[in-house]
Amino acid sequence: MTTASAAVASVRDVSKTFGARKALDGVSLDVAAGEMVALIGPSGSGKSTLLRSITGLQPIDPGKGRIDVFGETVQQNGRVTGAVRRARGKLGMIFQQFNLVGRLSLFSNVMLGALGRIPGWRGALGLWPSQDKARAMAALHRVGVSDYAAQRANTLSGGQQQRGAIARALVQGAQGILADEPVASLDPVSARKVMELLVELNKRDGLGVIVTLHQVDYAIRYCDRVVALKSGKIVYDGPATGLDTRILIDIYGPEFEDAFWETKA
Ligand SMILES: Nc1ncnc2c1ncn2[C@@H]1O[C@H](COP(=O)(O)OP(=O)(O)OP(=O)(O)O)[C@@H](O)[C@H]1O
Repeated sequence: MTTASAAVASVRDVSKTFGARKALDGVSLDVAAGEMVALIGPSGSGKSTLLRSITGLQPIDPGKGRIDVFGETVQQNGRVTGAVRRARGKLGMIFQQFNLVGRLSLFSNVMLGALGRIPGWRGALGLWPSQDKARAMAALHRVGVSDYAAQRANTLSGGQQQRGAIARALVQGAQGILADEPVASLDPVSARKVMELLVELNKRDGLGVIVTLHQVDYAIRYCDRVVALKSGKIVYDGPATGLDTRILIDIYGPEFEDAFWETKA
């Protein structure tokens, strides 16, 4: 049963093996409603695999591992359950690229967020209810890209596309956001804007946010809690302020300063 205050995600003893490689190795993690959590770790540490497992895009290893999203069990014993669609309806997903349907306008992309509520034939014909259209324009306005509503998504800048994806999550009425390296291909100004929007959705709208980041300084600046993965295991889970040099060396090795995008504080 789902409750309004159900955790965004509850991950219990989850492993995921690709061939001989354990991408996730006994991971347990709880993200409460309204939390903003950065997922960090070196390349190949399992961050994307964990997010993909939470969304049910990829089955976890059979066994005792289990994942619940907003109170729905989405993965159990290596199987993605039928409840995953309901859970996904509450999750806005933002990826580094391939966020929007390139040949559709920004507006149509944002309207896709409302598809769960609109009968398929109406959506397919572009017969959107006027209140949904107004909601989409308000969301585009809120994230600062309403001027580009009619423009094809594949002609927008990366930052504009990411903001469009955030607007789509707003129209969807998402209760949580999973963002996989949402700023990795953006310039610092656009990246800051996207992170500020995620913080605003978290603080003002109460959405739970799990965001994978390559840049440790961004994790520290924008997220209260940081979870670090290394070789598929959680090696740090605590306040961003607790990430001292010793822990950073443990996560990234002696070259840890390379994981800071701007300058180390
Ligand atoms: N579909 C797949 N098939 C085989 N191996 C995979 C697959 N997906 C991920 N892996 C492996 O699992 C490990 C974890 O990958 P993952 O993409 O989760 O890491 P990551 O922390 O997100 O890395 P990055 O920061 O570089 O995106 C890596 O060793 C990767 O090669």
